[in-house]
Amino acid sequence: MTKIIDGKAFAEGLGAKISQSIPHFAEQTGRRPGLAVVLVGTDPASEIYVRSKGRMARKLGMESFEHILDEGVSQEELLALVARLNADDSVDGILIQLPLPGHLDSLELVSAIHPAKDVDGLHPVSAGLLASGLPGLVSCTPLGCLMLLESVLGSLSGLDAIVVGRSILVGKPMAQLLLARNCTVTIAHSRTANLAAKVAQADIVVAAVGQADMIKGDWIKPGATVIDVGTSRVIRDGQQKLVGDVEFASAAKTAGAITPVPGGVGPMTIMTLMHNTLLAAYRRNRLADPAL
Ligand SMILES: NC(=O)C1=CN([C@@H]2O[C@H](COP(=O)(O)OP(=O)(O)OC[C@H]3O[C@@H](n4cnc5c(N)ncnc54)[C@H](OP(=O)(O)O)[C@@H]3O)[C@@H](O)[C@H]2O)C=CC1
Ligand SMILES: Nc1nc(=O)c2c([nH]1)NC[C@@H]1CN(c3ccc(C(=O)N[C@@H](CCC(=O)O)C(=O)O)cc3)C=[N+]21
Repeated sequence: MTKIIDGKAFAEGLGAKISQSIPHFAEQTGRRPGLAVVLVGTDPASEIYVRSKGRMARKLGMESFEHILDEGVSQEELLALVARLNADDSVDGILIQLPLPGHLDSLELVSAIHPAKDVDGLHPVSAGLLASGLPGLVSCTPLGCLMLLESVLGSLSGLDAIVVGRSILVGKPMAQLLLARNCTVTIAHSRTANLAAKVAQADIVVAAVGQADMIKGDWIKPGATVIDVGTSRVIRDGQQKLVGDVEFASAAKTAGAITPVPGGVGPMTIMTLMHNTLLAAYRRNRLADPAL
């Protein structure tokens, strides 16, 4: 029987532990952990994500600071905002919602965030700490995928993993996390030859491409664990639907366990952001990491 991995339930469990760790922080510091989210423009999907992040932060007992800026905001204005948030002691985590409009330089902006507040794990220092095996903040989506994988498989040591996609946000940090857990990792991308044959070798498949149903069910090795990060909006039978990168119905017949879209990785991304904000808050105040 294939296990459908319930990311929503797992995220709720993690959320309960996070909210239990807030009173201790508040006693020690006299305030709540604070998350600042920066959104530029009015992309509807980004607005929904930003709102759900703010709502979740407040629900768990954190403070949420939302900075919604006009589409035409300049790089200099944004850099000045990041500098203010870096200096603001009530802000423990800063997230700049991506993608940004074309006239803005995302890498420069993300690199301006103080690494101690980089709850998205996108700063080059965070990426370097992860690659070096040093403690730092880990990109939310890969961290959530790792938690789901370990909840299903226990130890990942010695398993063959393939990560499809090599973005700084998802694919690369995912591959680093799996490598650190002693997987043998293949990283596939748009120039990869014979993707089907490579996927068929893998005990763990993480798909982070953003193309609906591009990974076919009959590529999956029997019993493999499949984590579907991709989210694409498609019209099916006249209705808008959110679907993943993996052909779910057929993959679910062969896989040992698989995440659905929605209800898999998405809810974990929001909760690992809360997890990272809590960790950043504790660490910035030199408190020992909370038990999560
Ligand atoms: N559920 C969640 O919480 C989250 C979901 N997402 C979703 O995950 C998906 C990926 O996000 P992100 O990493 O930011 O996207 P990017 O567009 O930055 O990266 C996509 C990656 O897929 C690769 N790719 C493109 N086409 C193919 C192909 N035909 N075969 C193999 N690889 C291919 C690209 O390769 P190349 O490098 O060669 O161009 C690239 O590395 C999106 O759908 C996004 O919405 C993202 C974050 C969180
Ligand atoms: N700096 C930055 N960090 C990000 O982490 C980041 C980003 N920019 N830009 C965009 C992507 C996308 N992303 C998602 C978050 C939650 C869901 C999510 O909760 N999805 C629900 C469904 C929600 C729906 O129905 O639309 C689910 O899968 O169950 C999806 C996608 C974070 N991203």
